[in-house]
Amino acid sequence: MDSNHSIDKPKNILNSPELLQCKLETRAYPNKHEQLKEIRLATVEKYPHLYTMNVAADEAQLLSIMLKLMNAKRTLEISVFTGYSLLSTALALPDDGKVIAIDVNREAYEVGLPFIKKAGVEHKIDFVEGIAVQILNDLLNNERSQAIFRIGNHFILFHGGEGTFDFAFMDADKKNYKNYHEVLLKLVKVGGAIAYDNTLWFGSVAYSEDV
Ligand SMILES: C[S@@+](CC[C@H](N)C(=O)[O-])C[C@H]1O[C@@H](n2cnc3c(N)ncnc32)[C@H](O)[C@@H]1O
Repeated sequence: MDSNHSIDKPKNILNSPELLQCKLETRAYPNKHEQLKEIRLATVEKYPHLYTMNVAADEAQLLSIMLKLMNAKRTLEISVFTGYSLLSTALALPDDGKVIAIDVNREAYEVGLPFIKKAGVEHKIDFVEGIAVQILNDLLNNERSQAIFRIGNHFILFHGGEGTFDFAFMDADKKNYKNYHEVLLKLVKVGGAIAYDNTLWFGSVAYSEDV
């Protein structure tokens, strides 16, 4: 990009507690599932410096609408944290739908899990702890297109392979997006969709390189 046309990084005025409360009341709370509200509040309480990692309420709503319009049944959730987007996804799937949810760290998922259980959708979720790119490649490449993962104290056999997922939502390490994309293009069926969080990173893709 021509640096003459780049923009300066704006000052971050968006993190005051009053503004957070206002955002929750006007964007996150109305018309949202009770447990989505609860999971967000629990995240703010447990992770006061990291809670903004949860996707925005309207973003989760958009994902949910997409899943319902597509009649998605098998999806991938790449990175979970406390599980706001995961819960929104699980709520949007049919009762026999499945989301394979991958995160390198289970600790934050445990914070959100009680609300997922209360929402009655835990049975739609298979949480896999590990490095996402490895797990996705296992899902793609394992012999007979199957991969075995340890979940808690038991092992689960997944059907994987090319075109076996309707949808994938990516919100993990951004530097690896290009690598994820190569494998997701194969795992997600033709006519499915892959959604990437933070693609424009608050407009920072337009900042000058020195910023
Ligand atoms: C932005 S948060 C996800 C937020 C989630 N979508 C939500 O709405 O609550 C990013 C997560 O990515 C996970 N993560 C980062 N690198 C990863 C990797 N290589 N493999 C798996 N998970 C990873 C982190 O542990 C963190 O929980």
